[in-house]
Amino acid sequence: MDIITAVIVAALGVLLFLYVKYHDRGIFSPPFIDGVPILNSNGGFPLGHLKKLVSSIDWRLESLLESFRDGKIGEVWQQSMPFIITVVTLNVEDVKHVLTNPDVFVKGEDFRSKFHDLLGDGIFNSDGDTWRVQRKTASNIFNVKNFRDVYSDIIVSESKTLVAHLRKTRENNAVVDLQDLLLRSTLDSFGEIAFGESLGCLDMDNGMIVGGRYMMKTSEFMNAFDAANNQVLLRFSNPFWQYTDHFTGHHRSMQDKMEVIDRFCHAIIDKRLSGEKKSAASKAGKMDLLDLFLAAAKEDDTHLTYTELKDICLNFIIAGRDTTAQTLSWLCWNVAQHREVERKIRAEIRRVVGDRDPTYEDFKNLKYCQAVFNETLRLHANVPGNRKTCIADQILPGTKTPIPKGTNVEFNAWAMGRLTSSWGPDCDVFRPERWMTDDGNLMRVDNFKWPVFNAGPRLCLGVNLATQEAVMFLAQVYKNFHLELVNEDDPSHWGLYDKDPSKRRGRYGLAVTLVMKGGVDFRVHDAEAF
Ligand code: HEM
Repeated sequence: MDIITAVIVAALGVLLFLYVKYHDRGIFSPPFIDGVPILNSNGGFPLGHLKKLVSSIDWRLESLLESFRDGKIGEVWQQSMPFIITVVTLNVEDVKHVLTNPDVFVKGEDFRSKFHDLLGDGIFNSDGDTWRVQRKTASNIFNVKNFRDVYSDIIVSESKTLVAHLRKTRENNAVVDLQDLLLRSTLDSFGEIAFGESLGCLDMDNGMIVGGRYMMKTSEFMNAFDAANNQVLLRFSNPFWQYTDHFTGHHRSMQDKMEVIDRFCHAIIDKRLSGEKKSAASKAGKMDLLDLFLAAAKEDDTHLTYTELKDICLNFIIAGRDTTAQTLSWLCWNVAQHREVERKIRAEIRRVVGDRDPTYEDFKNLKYCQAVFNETLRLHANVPGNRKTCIADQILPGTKTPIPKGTNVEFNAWAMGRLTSSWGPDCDVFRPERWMTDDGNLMRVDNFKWPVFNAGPRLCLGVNLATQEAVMFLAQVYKNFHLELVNEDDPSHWGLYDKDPSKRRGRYGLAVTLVMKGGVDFRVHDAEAF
């Protein structure tokens, strides 16, 4: 240990001691807001609410919901980590106020600094004019014409590759982690849509059988990207990460990962700038994401630096890959436990699509499939907790909660999807029919009551793309296969394992998005056999 490291460790030790002894002093915790319940406040224990938070971290969402249902907290409460108070609300009016005022409830410096290595100043990690300019440019690629003429073909072609892997799995009677296949599939199709380049993660010759399991060769980019993402997450539980990263080796390893990621993005951007590679969109006379950003810069007579282009690439990959792949994994997990839903999906596919490939026009008619997707997101919001920093004194209108400037405000879309007040007494049941109207159409629901795609000016730009991808995937997979869920009794899949399935909690991992813990294993059978 060198002298600098020793000084930092000693300083942190003193700080920890002071925090344990004087945790309630203003320097460690801003004063709690009067009249707002405190989550998991734990009497005299020095670390108070932190104790319970840490002990239930692996099933934190159920723990939160149970506290709400037991009446220990209302629809708004506050919790603290050292130096930070966060007010969490489940109230629809409060959520509307937060999301319709993105210049007051901002991503903020704390979020930005933690994500800066990975996302730079991209759309996901920016506020104000930097965000507005990128949003305006990017929103141009998500138009109906592009969906109809370009994306549908890419999505169908990618889902056919996925089906080919599932067929190989079935022929070998192997078990496959579907989440891994889906993460590769969404990365490849998104690469094609946004940058005119399939990233090759799902190439057929990457598949192999090892000990009865269908596995894919590792991808250097995917590994580096996932590891960098996980490292960013660790920063959220360590207020001193900027210092500790230097002697835990995290700083160096983040640089190594970013080098791999940079190399990968460099290759894509260089090819495009040199004119060597044309995107699928530009071949069809349209523009993809890179084309659009390059054209916008040309129009303004400005020049996009390599770093700006790289930030654009990574922000869109992070936005589009995990969210869609993980939601589809939850979808298949639910469908495997509801045979009647699987039958209805297959009946709709046979009626609308028959034996051919699905098209853009079919998408609108696959209404039950869309309902299954929505119901999955209702119970498994992929971004469960969404936090903003409030930069001016505010009052949340629904719960009349005063919010001093500098406070974090979060809404929990996972818990909001399970409120009896919004979804009725059967809110814990997976029932896609709740999304269908009596005349067979899809029910429209207020975005602020169901903020799984965010809402207001920062509504997810990929809602339609994700829904179309999901429905095409459903059509291709369930037309061909019945997926049998296996290995759910493996304790490593659960945050809290019990022999009695009804007592299990925390099927998700610790991440910003709702990843399925340890993946999700299926054995693949012919649809006819079901
Ligand atoms: C099931 C799939 C998806 C879900 C649940 C989802 C959810 C979300 C959520 C909750 C946000 C707000 C995040 C925040 O405030 O920090 C968001 C933003 C965004 N999403 Fe998605 N998303 C999905 C798929 C996609 C796809 C496929 C794309 C395509 C690129 C995409 C592009 C974006 C972009 C660009 C933003 C930033 C919008 C802005 O800040 O103006 N998303 N998404």
